[in-house]
Amino acid sequence: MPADPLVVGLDFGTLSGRAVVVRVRDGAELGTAVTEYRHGVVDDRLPATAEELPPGWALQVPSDYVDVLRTAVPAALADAGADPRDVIGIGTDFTACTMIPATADGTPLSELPEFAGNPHAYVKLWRHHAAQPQADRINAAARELGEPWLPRYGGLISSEWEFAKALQLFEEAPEVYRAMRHWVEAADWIVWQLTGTYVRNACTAGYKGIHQDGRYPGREFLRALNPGFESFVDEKLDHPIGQLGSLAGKLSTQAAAWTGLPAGIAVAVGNVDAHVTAPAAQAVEPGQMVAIMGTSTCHVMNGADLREVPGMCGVVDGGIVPGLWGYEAGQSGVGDIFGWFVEHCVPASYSDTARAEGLSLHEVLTRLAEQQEIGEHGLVALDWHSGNRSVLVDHELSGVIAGQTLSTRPEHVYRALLEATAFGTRKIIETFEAAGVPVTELIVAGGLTKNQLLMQIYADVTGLPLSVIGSAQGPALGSAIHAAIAAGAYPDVRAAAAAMGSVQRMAYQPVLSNVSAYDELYAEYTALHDYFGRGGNDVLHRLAARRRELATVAKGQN
Ligand SMILES: Nc1ncnc2c1ncn2[C@@H]1O[C@H](COP(=O)(O)OP(=O)(O)O)[C@@H](O)[C@H]1O
Ligand SMILES: O=C(CO)[C@@H](O)[C@@H](O)COP(=O)(O)O
Repeated sequence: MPADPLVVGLDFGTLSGRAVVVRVRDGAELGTAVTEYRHGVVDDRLPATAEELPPGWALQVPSDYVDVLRTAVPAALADAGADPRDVIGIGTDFTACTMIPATADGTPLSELPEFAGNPHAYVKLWRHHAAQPQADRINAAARELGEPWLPRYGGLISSEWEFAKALQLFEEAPEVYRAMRHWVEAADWIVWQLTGTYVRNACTAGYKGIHQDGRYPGREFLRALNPGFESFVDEKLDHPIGQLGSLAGKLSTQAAAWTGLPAGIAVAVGNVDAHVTAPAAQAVEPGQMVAIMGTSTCHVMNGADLREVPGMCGVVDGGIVPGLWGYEAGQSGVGDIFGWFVEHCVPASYSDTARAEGLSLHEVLTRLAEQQEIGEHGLVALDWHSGNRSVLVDHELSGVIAGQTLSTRPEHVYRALLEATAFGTRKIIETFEAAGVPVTELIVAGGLTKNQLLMQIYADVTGLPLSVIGSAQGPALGSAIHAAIAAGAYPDVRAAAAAMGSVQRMAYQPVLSNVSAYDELYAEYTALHDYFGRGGNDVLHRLAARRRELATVAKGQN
């Protein structure tokens, strides 16, 4: 063991992968590097053929992930000025339910020449939402057959998950499905690349793979979805599961060559960007809810007891920390919604200001939004531009902005969108509390913590003091913490989190007058939420159906 050992944490996000070199004894982050994925999110045209993708599709290219191993890890080591021989372990986290169809040896089918032109052979990114019809059928069949696992997922599973995406693959591209031996979480695929061993992680297997009490949904249920799908679990999914923080294997010689790290060091079982962040924020006790706010938001929290929360993403034994029930909820679009607005809805004059002042458009709009009184813009928005992950679990819903007039300006809408996402988080917290899972502390992590106005809005809307994670790279630090545990430097997650995690407690306090102003706007949000989302009017579903229909017709004409 080196005198002052180091670990490497690797965080694979939606757009890029980040490596961080961390000191084991105190969690100090010594060096970091980021590699943008060359192909980013493929949601427009397939790079190999330029084929247009239908609405709701979101793919990725697996070689982009390996590029992160080759470039970000050596760059982070160089940035840290670290001697690779001091590194004792590597841990990884990924977006969840980013799914790779692979052969028996882990080769992604998109890398086989015969499938390079088939969109279904590519990685289906977490926010690929085109399997909603399959998710609807899974939910209907589960209700009808009284499947015992359904309440563990708040009564509805999402189109983002393993079964819905796999059923879409089976039904729309049977030739790809037949050629696939393993339906692999990218979280586990990357560990497979590092070690040469395939281990499923307890987190995604539980939350996204419907693995509960040691079982997956049975053959009878799968047959009810589609007779040919009966053997999906046995033939494509089932595989040994590793607990979080356990050793998945040792770094292979090939991966050592890619990364510049010593072969044979510990590689931790894969993990998810959201869940892995809880120990980095020292939030591993029941009641401490962590909101990881980036392109999307995930809410994760441990609980001592098992409860059924309507519309939650899931509750999994050992899903965040071995030995506790891990609860998850989420919002599919948060930073993505602000990003969409900035990119597509702001006149050039704002970009000119941003350029002249060396600011981002987000910063310019935030500064203007900050000058508004609460409610002055006269707007209420619904944060559903990427569908609703909790508590309605419906990706056919879409964004709504009510109250626009000829005086409405981009900064008004921008603020309304910030607020809408805060209202969405409040709805999730209230739903947890009503189901007997009290939220005692809200801790925020992720890229959006840099927006101070947004943070204050969250404190004012939820009425809770906000703690903020100490690290700007929470998931990567969380992965490093798991690497240290897998390497044997700490006995468990609690001990490692206490030594290596960090949090700034009560960084934002709710302002009483703001809280009551937001109570009123939140009541309007709830009215719109229930009207458009709970059957008051199905207009959003009808519009989604029309969008899909016309896209299919257009595709047929090409
Ligand atoms: N100052 C800002 N205020 C609000 N949103 C921002 C700001 N800067 C970037 N964003 C949004 O934050 C998201 C990126 O968040 P980040 O945490 O870096 O990504 P990821 O979720 O992929 O890890 C993008 O969707 C972008 O539109
Ligand atoms: O789905 C989950 C967690 O369950 C996330 O991986 C997914 O929302 C992606 O998160 P990011 O927006 O990349 O932080």
